[in-house]
Amino acid sequence: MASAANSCPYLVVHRNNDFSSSRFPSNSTTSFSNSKPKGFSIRCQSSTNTDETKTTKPTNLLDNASNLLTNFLSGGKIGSMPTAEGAVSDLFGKPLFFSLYDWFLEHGSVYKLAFGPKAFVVISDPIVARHILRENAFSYDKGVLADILEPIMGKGLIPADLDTWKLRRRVIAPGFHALYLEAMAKMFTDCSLRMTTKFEKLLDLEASRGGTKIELELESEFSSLALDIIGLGVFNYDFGSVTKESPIIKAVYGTLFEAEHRSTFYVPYWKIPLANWLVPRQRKFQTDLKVINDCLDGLIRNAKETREEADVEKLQQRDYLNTKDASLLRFLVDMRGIDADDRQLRDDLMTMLIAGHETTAAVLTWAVFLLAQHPSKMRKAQAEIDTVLGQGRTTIEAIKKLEYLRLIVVESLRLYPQPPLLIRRSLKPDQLPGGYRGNKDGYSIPAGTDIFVSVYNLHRSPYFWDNPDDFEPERFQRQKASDGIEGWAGFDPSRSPGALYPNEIISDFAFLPFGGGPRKCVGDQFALMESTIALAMLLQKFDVNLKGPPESVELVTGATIHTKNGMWCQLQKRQSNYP
Ligand code: HEM
Repeated sequence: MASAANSCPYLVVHRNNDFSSSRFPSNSTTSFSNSKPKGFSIRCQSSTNTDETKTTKPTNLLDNASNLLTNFLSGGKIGSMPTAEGAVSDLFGKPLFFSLYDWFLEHGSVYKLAFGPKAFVVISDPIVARHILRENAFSYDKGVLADILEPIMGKGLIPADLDTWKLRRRVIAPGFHALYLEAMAKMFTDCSLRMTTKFEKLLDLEASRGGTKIELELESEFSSLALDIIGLGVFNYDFGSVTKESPIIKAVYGTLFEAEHRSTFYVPYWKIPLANWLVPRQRKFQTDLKVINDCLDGLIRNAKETREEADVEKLQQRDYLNTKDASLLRFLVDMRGIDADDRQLRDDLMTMLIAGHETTAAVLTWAVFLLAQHPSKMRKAQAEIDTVLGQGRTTIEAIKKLEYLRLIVVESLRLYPQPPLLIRRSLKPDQLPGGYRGNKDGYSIPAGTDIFVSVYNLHRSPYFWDNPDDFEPERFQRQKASDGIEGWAGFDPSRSPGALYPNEIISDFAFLPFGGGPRKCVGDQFALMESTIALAMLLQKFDVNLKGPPESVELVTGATIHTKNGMWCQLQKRQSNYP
């Protein structure tokens, strides 16, 4: 490794461009030999080997047709940017972001990806990401993402038009204030306890049969936990899904499943006239949506009937720990001077239900997946939990002391960002910066350019991270300078004083787990605390192993990165306490 590595161990700039061997080292926990793409076809237009075709699998008829369309329709629209041509077959059978990573190493951190008649610009550089997400944020909207989510989330924050977004963001963001988060920490603990009590009962049953271990599909368990938490935190509704099934829970999963399907399907079948009546999955989706909407409408009606109007400042000082309803809905309805109609409130709630559920479940899944492969790090986390909590409950004060566990959460988010891609569309022509190693004059893009900011690539960039594929929570403890990368400020915790978790400000957009700029996640602190508490409560009581080899946990992606067939684990009661 070049000298930069020695002077910058936190975020290292490699001068050496050959990362092919270090990307998936044999002992890397993130090497998925069975789910990694085995072969694809790339035609590189920008390299000196123009038109060299690296083919490890014969391109099929569809791919050829797609390439032809690309050349005719979109090849030259985005100027002189390096171009990767995706084969249509790249869209099937493997997560797209794996291919985006390979093309990033090949073409650089700003490249154009052409799929048939469609072209996307793929960004894997913090300087360019910062330009799009923060410095020039209002020149972009959510593009295809809004098209997909609008039928589900309406005018909720994620797909909303700019005017609605400005109005609602101003109202919703103050809802995540300090006393709310404190009350939420208590609720996270109660819900996590419900989950761990369930596991203890299963283990007791097993013990009565002479066994010491149970096998559980933990991803589903985390999904239930996250659903219960988001229901209570956002609209004070207890799904109780850790312990039971219900029509509303089924409807929520049906809707999430459809949202996911739409985000990976490349034809907007839901826009086809009469599809709601003619296509069975559309009919089911409409039925699920109605079940959820009826439930949310009931909760909104009830909140409005019991409204106690107050100014924002007063609302932020309520005794949330001792009120029956500390939810965000209560806050939104009670806010003086804001009379959101029921439809808008429902869209807000639905957006947060979807945005805050699967994302958090995924963080917990991948954190356990990584820890199970690093027993010494699991023991280190358990030792910290024993010291800070003993057999006690998690609180905000405890979270402040659980430093290693917090770093495990963010390191899991670095390796498995949720979502792995941020989607934007330019509303007007723009001049993108070249980024590190890019064209020094930058790249001009026309209005209507579709953009993927690949958080996955950024988080695993060999230019900004040392051993980018390795699970090293400790990396965040080492603060370092930018080491001469022009336009990038390096990693400096003093830029975000008091932050409990590393963020995009500290890393100057090299670490973007919650996005950045005005559209940054409103629920970031909620989610981070939730994940830290759930993990603490789990590891306080149990040792966890994967049931099979890590390679058996196949990975797929929609809005989030999750497993193909669940994450089967073995759980047993903790064998030892660590002083
Ligand atoms: C670990 C869990 C979570 C992760 C990784 C996550 C990640 C993100 C990211 C990356 C964005 C930015 C999207 C973009 O720029 O296109 C976002 C936006 C958003 N998130 Fe989260 N999120 C999480 C949990 C939550 C929770 C718990 C809530 C609500 C309680 C929430 C509500 C939202 C909303 C409303 C937006 C849209 C913000 C806006 O456009 O103004 N998220 N989230």
